[in-house]
Amino acid sequence: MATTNILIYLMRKDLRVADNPIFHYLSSTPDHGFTHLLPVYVFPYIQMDLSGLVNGEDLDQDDDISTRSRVGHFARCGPHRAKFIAETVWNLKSSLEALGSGLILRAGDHGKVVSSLVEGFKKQQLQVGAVWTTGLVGSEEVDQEGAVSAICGDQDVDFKIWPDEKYFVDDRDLNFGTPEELPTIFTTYLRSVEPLREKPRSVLPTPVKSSLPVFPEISTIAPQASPFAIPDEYEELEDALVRPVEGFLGNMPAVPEGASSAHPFKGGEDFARDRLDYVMRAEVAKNYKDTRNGLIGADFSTKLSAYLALGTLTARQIHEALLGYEDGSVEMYQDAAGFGEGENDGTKAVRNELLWRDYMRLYHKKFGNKLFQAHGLKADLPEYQEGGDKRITWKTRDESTAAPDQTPDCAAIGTIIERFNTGTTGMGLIDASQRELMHSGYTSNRARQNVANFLAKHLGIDWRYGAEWYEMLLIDYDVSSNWANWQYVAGVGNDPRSESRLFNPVKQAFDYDKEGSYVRTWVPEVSKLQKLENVFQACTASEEDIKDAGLEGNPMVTDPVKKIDFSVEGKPRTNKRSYVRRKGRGKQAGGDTDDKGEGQTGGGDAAAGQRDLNQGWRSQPSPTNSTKGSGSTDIRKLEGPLVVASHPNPAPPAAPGMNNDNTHRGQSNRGGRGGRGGFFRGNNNRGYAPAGQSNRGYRPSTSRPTEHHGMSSRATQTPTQPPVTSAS
Ligand SMILES: Cc1cc2nc3c(=O)[nH]c(=O)nc-3n(C[C@H](O)[C@H](O)[C@H](O)COP(=O)(O)OP(=O)(O)OC[C@H]3O[C@@H](n4cnc5c(N)ncnc54)[C@H](O)[C@@H]3O)c2cc1C
Repeated sequence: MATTNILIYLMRKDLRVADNPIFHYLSSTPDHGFTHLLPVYVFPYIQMDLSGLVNGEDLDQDDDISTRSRVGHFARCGPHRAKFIAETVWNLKSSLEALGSGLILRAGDHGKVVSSLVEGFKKQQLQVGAVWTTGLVGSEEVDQEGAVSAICGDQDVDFKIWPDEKYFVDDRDLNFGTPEELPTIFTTYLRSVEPLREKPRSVLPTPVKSSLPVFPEISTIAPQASPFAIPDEYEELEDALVRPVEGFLGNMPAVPEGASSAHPFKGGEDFARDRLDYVMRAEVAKNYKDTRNGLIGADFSTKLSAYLALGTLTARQIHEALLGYEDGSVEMYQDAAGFGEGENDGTKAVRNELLWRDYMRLYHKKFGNKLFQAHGLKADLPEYQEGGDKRITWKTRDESTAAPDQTPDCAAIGTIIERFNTGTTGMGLIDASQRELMHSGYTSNRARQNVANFLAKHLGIDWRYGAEWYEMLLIDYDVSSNWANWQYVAGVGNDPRSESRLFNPVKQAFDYDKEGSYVRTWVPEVSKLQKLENVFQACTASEEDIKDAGLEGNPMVTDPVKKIDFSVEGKPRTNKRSYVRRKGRGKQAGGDTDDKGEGQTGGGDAAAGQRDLNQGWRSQPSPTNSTKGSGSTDIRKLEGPLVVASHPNPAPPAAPGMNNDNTHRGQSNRGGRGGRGGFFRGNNNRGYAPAGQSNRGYRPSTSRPTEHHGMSSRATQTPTQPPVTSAS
């Protein structure tokens, strides 16, 4: 077997067969030299709760099975995304099997998994020639690369990081060489890469059957190491990943009657392709500019974000579909209005948003772990330092970091955070969005902006509680997009209007939920209220209306987390702005500069892979100790007043001694990530190389030119710098 030369392909956020540089290279290059290909996906303990995969008897004190987020101590990956990931890898597995290859699933730590595979082959005199992976930006992902690199160095195996090609503009085509040169303002960056329609590279051909190196004999592949066991059946896998995190909310209310998910899609490359084709055929892309601020239904926006996040779809595949529609070259789209008539406002706007996604990643590359700091990009500016006139003293529930004079105190802030998370603040738009997120794993961009703005700007609470909550719950969670957007909206990112950008969630509700359907759907308690201003802010209803709606004693009415002055003249009409600002109150947060339409579509979606929200995130109804039809659970048993002032921007003064900045995500004891150790984990930093160091295993491969002009994603070679932002 001396001629054996196995390539291990560690798949992470590139979970697709099509438009995949590694698969394309292997299937189209006869002399690559590998006899076997072993694609591997590792469920990472640092980002997922893996306790469902553990055989309890095998558990050791040192085993890495899960971590919690650092500020809020939430699970890192909640049930919605856990299920979506399970669906995605299962779909990938069957696609690879159909090509004559395969995929093995492993759990735990990337370095340990690679080590066990390489050693396993070695014991059988089978040689692993190389380990390849696609480079990622996040510090945890870079740490994974460092760990694998070190293992490869020890084992004398070549390690190569390929550029991540799922973005709209390829790194090799940027007109600047290092992340530091990225313009801090998005529009400056946009101008530098326009016209967008001409920018993306072509999609790479999909490998055909039997074109990839042979999958190794199963008996030669080292089994999953203790304490984990990977189920053979999909249902068991899903259960093992979802079960540990489905109880994340002890008092999760029932899904409101009549509510349906705006994101009813299954994970996986096949479903991504179905959705993309549907987006073109059903004119979702064509209408996008007018509908993108919608709140209800699957079709006000593309719903491609979760596929992009896991790399089951690439931005250039979306671009190719847009071109096929615009140029009239893809027959399947021929019934869509505008077919063959070139770029239109809708398709142009989709490209613009895809560039935002690129930008967030580049921003992350530029600013590194500043992305996770409370003061973000501002941290180094003198005016934001302690004693500086712009210093923001974020409110927190953490006694150890709270300002000594914080009002309300930590316990009360803890309650407010809980009410914010679970959607019982009394602010209709915010509550609706948070409940939608909780139940479905998705909420619209418009709602996200309001939610983030409410927590940071209206409540003055450390925005990272919100970012971590999103990290847990979003199906489409993406480290760069999430943290950079939160930072942007919280005013500590690169928003040029960061200080003045204050949304009024009541006005925004009038603008974007014109009939109140969105709030009434997700917050059924207020659905009986007649006046829109009361639906959007229940505490403004008259005593009689409160009584009629059965809301007496409900803290959303008696104890709203925030009251916002807002008066309405007459009943708002669908197409007319009928609200007025109160005199003398100044400008109360209008929309953002990026409001691009107020339309709202809804309706069903014929694309494959939909799921019934009312089934919950599992295949069977999930057991919840819910309070039927109501969000009014015991979080309402509140003590003491919770109203947090009514001035628009708390911007509290600097607090001496407060330092709640930190540089790392997640609580982990690995590789300098800071924070406390995760569950069941001791100090087991067993010789894995921190990113950027001891890259012994890394050898630039000669097998394919990596063309690292532009911004390379070879993060192991470029220690991460402080990070970025934005929201469109
Ligand atoms: C506080 C906050 C947190 C967010 N967290 C995430 C996140 O974790 N993951 C994520 O993918 N997006 C995030 N976004 C961006 C945006 O809300 C979602 O990408 C979008 O709502 C996804 O729905 P869609 O696919 O239908 O988007 P569409 O409106 O159809 O847009 C098309 C694509 O463009 C990209 N895009 C659109 N807006 C943005 C944006 N502001 N920033 C970056 N990319 C964008 C997405 O990839 C999206 O799929 C966040 C926004 C905010 C304000």
